Amino acid sequence: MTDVEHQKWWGWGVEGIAFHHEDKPAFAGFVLDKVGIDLTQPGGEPPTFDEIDVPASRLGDDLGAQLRAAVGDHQVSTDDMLRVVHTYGKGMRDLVRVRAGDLPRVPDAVVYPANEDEVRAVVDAVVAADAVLIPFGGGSNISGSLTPQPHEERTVISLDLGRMNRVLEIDESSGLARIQAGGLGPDIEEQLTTRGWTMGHQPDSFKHSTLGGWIATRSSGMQSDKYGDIADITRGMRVVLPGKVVELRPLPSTSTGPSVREMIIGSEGRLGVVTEAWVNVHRVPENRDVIAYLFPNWAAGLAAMAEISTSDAAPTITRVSDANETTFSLATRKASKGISGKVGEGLFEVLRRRGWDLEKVCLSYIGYEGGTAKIRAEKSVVGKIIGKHGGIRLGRGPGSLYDQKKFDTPYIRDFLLDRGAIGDVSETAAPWSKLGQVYTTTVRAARAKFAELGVPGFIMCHLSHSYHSGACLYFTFAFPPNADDDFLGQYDAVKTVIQQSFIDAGGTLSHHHGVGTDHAPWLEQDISEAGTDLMVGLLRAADPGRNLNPGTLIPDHREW
Ligand SMILES: Cc1cc2nc3c(=O)[nH]c(=O)nc-3n(C[C@H](O)[C@H](O)[C@H](O)COP(=O)(O)OP(=O)(O)OC[C@H]3O[C@@H](n4cnc5c(N)ncnc54)[C@H](O)[C@@H]3O)c2cc1C
Repeated sequence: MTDVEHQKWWGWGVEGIAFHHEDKPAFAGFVLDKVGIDLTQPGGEPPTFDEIDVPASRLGDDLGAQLRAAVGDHQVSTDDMLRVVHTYGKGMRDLVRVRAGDLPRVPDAVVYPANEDEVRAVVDAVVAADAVLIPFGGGSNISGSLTPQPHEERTVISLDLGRMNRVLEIDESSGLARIQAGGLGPDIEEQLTTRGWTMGHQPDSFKHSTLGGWIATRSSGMQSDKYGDIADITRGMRVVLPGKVVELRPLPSTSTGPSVREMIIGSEGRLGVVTEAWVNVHRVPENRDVIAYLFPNWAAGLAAMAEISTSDAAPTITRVSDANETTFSLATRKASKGISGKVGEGLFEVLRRRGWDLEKVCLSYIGYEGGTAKIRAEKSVVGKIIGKHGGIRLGRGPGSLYDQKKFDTPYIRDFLLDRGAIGDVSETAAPWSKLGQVYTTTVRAARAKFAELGVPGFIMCHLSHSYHSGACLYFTFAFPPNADDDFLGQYDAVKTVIQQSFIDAGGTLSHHHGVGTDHAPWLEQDISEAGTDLMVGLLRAADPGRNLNPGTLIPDHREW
């Protein structure tokens, strides 16, 4: 049996780790106030695996024998638990469905190759048998991009890259590393940092997502302001297609027509299996600091982030939360540590006396990396901009709290589901000139939908990932669905108005979660019908038989 570790079949992360509120004194009151859930009442439990009815594997003898010949007997599994783990990602629809045992189509086998030759043998065998192949990295996607189509009649094989997790070489003169696609964030960073290098790519899902998954979904990490999105970081690749391998050498830039590298990035497994990539790596920085600031309101925070993005400072992180997310952050602080003595001991009172409306205060984090002199100079530039927009510096204590909490927050979704509530995210990017409008219309649309459903709902937002011309807005929403109505239907209703408001106000369907099946209905509005024609033409030319992860990336009615 393989030794690849997997996330929980029913939720985020690994068994034994969960979100707890007992050490966060303000959290229960916050949740009761915002979404009407009483945390003094015991929560439910996720189902046990025995309660789930798993459809039997349909793997035939011939294909089974070829797969075993390709990767070895122990690396092909038809185990029920493994097949369920490989059925869904970690989007809200996925979590609700898997907990409900809603498994219309489960992969018939999970295959774990050890190297590119084995990937080639598997891809060739699957396509020759007219079966379906779905690449699997960490299974952390949040857009429905690896679930077999419900009515798929053909055999479905999940190709798990988890054994291919090594840093193969570092070209120190060029700042490039060649890394196997199945490496999880911690695997990769540990191998790089022991040699003094870092990729700097840190999505919130870092612990449970892989290089191949990042590439296939166009991921972005929280330090993208410095290190770039995965599309910037990835310089070369090897991609297995039936009977051939696309080889893209690492180049700083090239004039070879439309970029094949860019075609693969974001292709969600439909243009083949990425087996390894050359990525930019950087020397581990001498110092790293995250400093917290407060703004009197959201508009001031947005204006300051826009100004920082064109200033002489080059921070690694630029992030500002709206007033709701600021309240949430304060509600999730622990009893003893606090967001800093300053806030705990009356800073807000001082601000109130200065005329700040405390309902509108917005918390911001700015990250800095590099030598002492560089960081000092950048802090000075940023400090002046923040001051100009009425903000104040809170300091390093709350900043380091952000660093500690960043990988814990994802567990809250399971905590809420155990209590019958939905908590999920939707994110977009838009030019600076449109961000205010995207924000306002999205919050308004979500609140109108909560009211229509008759549920207490909460929506909060932060700006992160700044670029020259705009930034990402990341919304989190939560509500307890009305017990008389379809649970997922209500989720869809809220998610739909949020996504539509992104497009209507000039944003994209997603800044870094990809298209998948969840966002595909907005693709034509986002890139135009003619743009979708180009994409469909590309997918169709590469995979006429729809053997490579069919159903994701484009709307259903554009499938061939
Ligand atoms: C709590 C939470 C927080 C998140 N935070 C972030 C964030 O900060 N930034 C961000 O960018 N994303 C984030 N995500 C989304 C998710 O982690 C990313 O989409 C990630 O890139 C998926 O990587 P994975 O290895 O888990 O891919 P998977 O989920 O396994 O697969 C995703 C898609 O990529 C394809 N694929 C995987 N590996 C390969 C390969 N080797 N070759 C070809 N295709 C492949 C799959 O077929 C599928 O279509 C978050 C998700 C959750 C649940």
